[in-house]
Amino acid sequence: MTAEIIDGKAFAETVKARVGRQVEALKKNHDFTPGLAVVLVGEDPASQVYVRNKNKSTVAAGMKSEEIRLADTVSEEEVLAVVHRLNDDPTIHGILVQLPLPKQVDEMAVLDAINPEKDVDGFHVINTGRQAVGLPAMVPCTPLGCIMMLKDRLGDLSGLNAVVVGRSNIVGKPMASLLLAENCTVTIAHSRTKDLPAVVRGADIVVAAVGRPEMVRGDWIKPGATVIDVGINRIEGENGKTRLVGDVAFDEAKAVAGAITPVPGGVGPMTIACLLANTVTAACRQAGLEEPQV
Ligand SMILES: NC(=O)C1=CN([C@@H]2O[C@H](COP(=O)(O)OP(=O)(O)OC[C@H]3O[C@@H](n4cnc5c(N)ncnc54)[C@H](OP(=O)(O)O)[C@@H]3O)[C@@H](O)[C@H]2O)C=CC1
Ligand SMILES: Nc1nc(=O)c2c([nH]1)NC[C@@H]1CN(c3ccc(C(=O)N[C@@H](CCC(=O)O)C(=O)O)cc3)C=[N+]21
Repeated sequence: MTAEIIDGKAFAETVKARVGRQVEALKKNHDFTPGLAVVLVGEDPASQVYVRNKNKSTVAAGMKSEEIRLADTVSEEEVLAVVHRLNDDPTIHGILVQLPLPKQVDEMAVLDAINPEKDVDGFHVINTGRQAVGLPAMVPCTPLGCIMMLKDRLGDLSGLNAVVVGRSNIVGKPMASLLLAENCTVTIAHSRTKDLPAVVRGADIVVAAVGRPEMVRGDWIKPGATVIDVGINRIEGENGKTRLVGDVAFDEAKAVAGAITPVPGGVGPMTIACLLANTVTAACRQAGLEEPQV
């Protein structure tokens, strides 16, 4: 058996096209343009690539895009001042502060300062709490993109056994919470989990968000399972060039799984598409407008 490859890149294009049509309708019918601001601290080359991609996609969808770059020596006060300015800017409806932040800046303090209505990352405790109890919330983009791919492939997720490997605040925990909201039976595994291969073998849905290249092996996968690989790891290839791999040993897992997301071209592009979708949602809520159904 060889798994279906879930084409996150193509799926993301359809989501981005829909967002583009929504933005067009908002401009035409309400003379209203959603705006997204991205704050990037430091010179981390990988982060710069994400920020560039986000900026390009935001502009392509017809939205306003603002990019704020700060040196990695910046003080917490300076970052907070930028966040406050963006909170007060009526042309900005979404604020994303790229993580991680340098060590002199308290991440929690910065996330807490973002107006929850503009928190398109869904990392503010207000949004985490609202999502957890089933109230309307801004939902973190990466887990949201994973759920969209899972529902597209599997339909109703009710009763399926889902194992999330990783428990970070930005991926693992919100992923588990969204799967629970879809009525999955959810297990969260992490670095203290005993016999991880056996835990993963019980899963109809495996979400790997560990940050360890190719850690999840093919013989951990239940035949026919759906595998979502969130990992983005740069490793040294044979010819000295770096290449991108996920947290799952793709070729091994592909031989066993029913469906699997590739890296690149899987979860990453969906994250950006969901960020744009969240920005339109946030903008409409702030302006008291219905989201255009196009
Ligand atoms: N495609 C995308 O859009 C995105 C991709 N990513 C990628 O996803 C991956 C995870 O990111 P993030 O959640 O931020 O990472 P973190 O480093 O914050 O969290 C990693 C999690 O994996 C667990 N873990 C580490 N080692 C093991 C192990 N040997 N066995 C079991 N569990 C382990 C940790 O456990 P413990 O808590 O016990 O330490 C932790 O919960 C990274 O590769 C990142 O680059 C992240 C965001 C978006
Ligand atoms: N506040 C905040 N929110 C985030 O959502 C956030 C963050 N900080 N910090 C870093 C991680 C990582 N992340 C990615 C987004 C898109 C791709 C992506 O588009 N990847 C493409 C191309 C990757 C490439 O070729 O470099 C792919 O997988 O095909 C990857 C990783 C968002 N994150």
